[in-house]
Amino acid sequence: MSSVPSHARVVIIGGGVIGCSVAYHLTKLGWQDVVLLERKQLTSGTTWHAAGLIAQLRATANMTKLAKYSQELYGNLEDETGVATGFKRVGSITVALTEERREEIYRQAGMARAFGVDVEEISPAEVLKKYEHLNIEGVKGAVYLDKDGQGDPANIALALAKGARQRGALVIERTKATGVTREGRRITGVDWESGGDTGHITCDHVVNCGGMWGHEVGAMLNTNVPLQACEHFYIVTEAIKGLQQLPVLRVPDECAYYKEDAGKMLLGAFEPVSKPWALDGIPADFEFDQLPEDFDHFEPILENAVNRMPMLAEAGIHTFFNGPESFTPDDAYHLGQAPEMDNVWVAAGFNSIGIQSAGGAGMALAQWMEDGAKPFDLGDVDISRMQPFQSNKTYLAERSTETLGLLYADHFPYRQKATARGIRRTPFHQHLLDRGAVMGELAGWERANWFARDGQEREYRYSWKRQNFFGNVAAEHMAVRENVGMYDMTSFGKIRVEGRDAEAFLNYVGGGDYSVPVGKIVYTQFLNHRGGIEADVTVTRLSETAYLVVTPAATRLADQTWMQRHVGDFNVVITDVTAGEGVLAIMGPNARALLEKVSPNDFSNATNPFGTAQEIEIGMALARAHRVTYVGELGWEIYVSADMSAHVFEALADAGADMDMTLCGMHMMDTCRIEKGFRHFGHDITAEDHVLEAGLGFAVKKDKPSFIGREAVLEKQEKGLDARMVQFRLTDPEPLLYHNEPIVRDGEIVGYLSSGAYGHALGGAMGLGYVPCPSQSAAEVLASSYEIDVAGTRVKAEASLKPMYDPKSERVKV
Ligand SMILES: NCCCC(=O)O
Repeated sequence: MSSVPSHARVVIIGGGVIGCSVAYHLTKLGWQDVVLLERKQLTSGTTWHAAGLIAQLRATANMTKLAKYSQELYGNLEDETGVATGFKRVGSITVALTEERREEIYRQAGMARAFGVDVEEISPAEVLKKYEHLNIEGVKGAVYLDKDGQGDPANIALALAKGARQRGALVIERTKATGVTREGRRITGVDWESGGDTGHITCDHVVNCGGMWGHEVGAMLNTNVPLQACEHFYIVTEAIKGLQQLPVLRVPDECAYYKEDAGKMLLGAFEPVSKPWALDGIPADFEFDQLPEDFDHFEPILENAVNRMPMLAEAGIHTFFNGPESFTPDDAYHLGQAPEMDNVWVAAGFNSIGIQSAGGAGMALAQWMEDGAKPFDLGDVDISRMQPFQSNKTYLAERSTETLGLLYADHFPYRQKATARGIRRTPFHQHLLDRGAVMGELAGWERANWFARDGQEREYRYSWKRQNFFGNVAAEHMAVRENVGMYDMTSFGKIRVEGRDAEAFLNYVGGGDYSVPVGKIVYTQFLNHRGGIEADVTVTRLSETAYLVVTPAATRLADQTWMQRHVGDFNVVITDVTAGEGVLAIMGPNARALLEKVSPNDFSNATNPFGTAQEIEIGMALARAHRVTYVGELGWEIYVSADMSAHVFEALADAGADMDMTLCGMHMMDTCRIEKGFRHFGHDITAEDHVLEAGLGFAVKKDKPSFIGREAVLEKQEKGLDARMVQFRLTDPEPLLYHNEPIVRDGEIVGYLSSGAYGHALGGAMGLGYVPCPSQSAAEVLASSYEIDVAGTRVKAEASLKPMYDPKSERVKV
């Protein structure tokens, strides 16, 4: 008879390293009645065949912070649990074979250093000292992390499971979750089957740690968890005479990693085009299984490896391994509260970095479940970034051919995915392509990022230096600053909130004052109980009982879910109407003149002041003109129903031709907004950033009697700010900023840039970032001398708390 109890506070589905880590961390927080169900044996899906590398240098800030935690946790796990984890701090070296890669790893090193990771830039000669077997031909530079390590993946998972058990968790193997019971947005229990027995366990929470089954487990839980298994290859040599302990070595330019283990060498691959596996679902009986070898697929990696590590030529191959791992559409893992349900959580899709991520990810998820709120910014990995269409199997099969290779690809700024494109197109798509648009993708939307000139190649040439579109964006930027530009903002999320209580509901969920006349637009944030920013939106009152909430494209689902979860007894209906309207932004000092050419309406300050919307005629159509700006100029966003969108585009383009109107893209929007110091959600403002420290206190109506986050706002106001968002401009016009570059104040690293871009009107790279300032006045913050660390070189920077471009917003309100 199975030992499954009849009730649990939480049922964790899946006994790989992440399921064990979630159980470990929940019990560490004191959770009782934690039950983990594993269909076969612990680790028998992917964990058992992982390479077991524990690296801290990751592509994003969040993932680096969580990987650092894993490294620290695994260092102590054996002492805590008595299970030998095989964890050794052997260090790691990543070498660059191109100047571009060198810049990438030096920039990553800077970011990691800003989070307290020990990392050293080392020369080829120093690489050779640490790794004598390496052929350093072509090595341009390297980074060394002395605390990185390697471990036995299965034993790390088993140690976590033991730690969880010691604190009372039940870890039950050979027991499969087969179905669920559900009431509205909650799972009430899980059906299970074990060796012919069946039963049901009621629960308060469910966590999907299903690994490569995560997609199917997600569907069972009424949630969207897009991931696809792909084949991952490595070889292990026979024992090599004299081979001693070595750091882990990564040669991403040759798609390879190397791990010495017990005198043998493991060589693994992240090839550019990978092989998706089990497109029709993972076989039910899969357990510690391997896939057939494919030497032809692995051969190019091996060829390079033999040149790079000549001793491999002599070594016999002991094992040719091929095992499946799960990959997500954007190469970041899935973590957090599933948007479709209120008590379903996800930790899955670890893109081959499961062991090194699991410690941190398990800690973060457990804390999130405990608090009911993200413990810190987890935007890169938050499951709510995924769009419903991304579970389409054809999409996943195509995209996953690319994602495995992305782990070691150059992570160039603005890099676009090459596969599974063209899925969400705006009504202006063909018009934009016809006029030279070069598209990028966000949340499935094809968006014009920049416009090529006649005869210019319409593709990205990536670099860490000025890219091929730098001049195009500069021209678009100056057109918006000096004349007028038009760009497509259809990808905005558009959410209607309507009903008898719409006004009261928004006044509770948002920090602004929504008791405004019809036609008023309120720029606002939704705050969490810590005063952190969960959403950054505009709210337009459409009628007495209806509002339009406009959100960034990538966070529509997260923002809608945030509202939905707070509806309570309010009488409102919340509906996604994103696809119903096209949006064209008309921005620049001549924006009014352009609109007056195509519309009989009055766009004067008296009739349509900044922050208001009006219904207009335009061409032969009807539309709504919202007077707002994200580029810091006079301008309107024209919302027009999808059926009339193409017509309105043509009317504006024809009228604009006489005025030299310029079509612009998303890169221009970014370069303009950073000059103006406008915050970008997900970078500059996140759930972790207090609204007052973000400098957005003006958008919070503190005298409202009750809204989410009010107490945290009042408390911060009384106690004072611990950090301030500062705008920087490099005084040397040459270096470029992207984000994550360390901020150096009076010689000390004090933070990092949350975003960066080039200020074409101000003539230098610009960035935004938080600077600690406990008990410092604004003047004291600015009295320091600032530098930004750009790939290891410190560059002098001007600092400002007010926007450097048009500080009084005179250009916006003309
Ligand atoms: N599973 C292999 C991990 C590769 C890496 O850490 O670079």
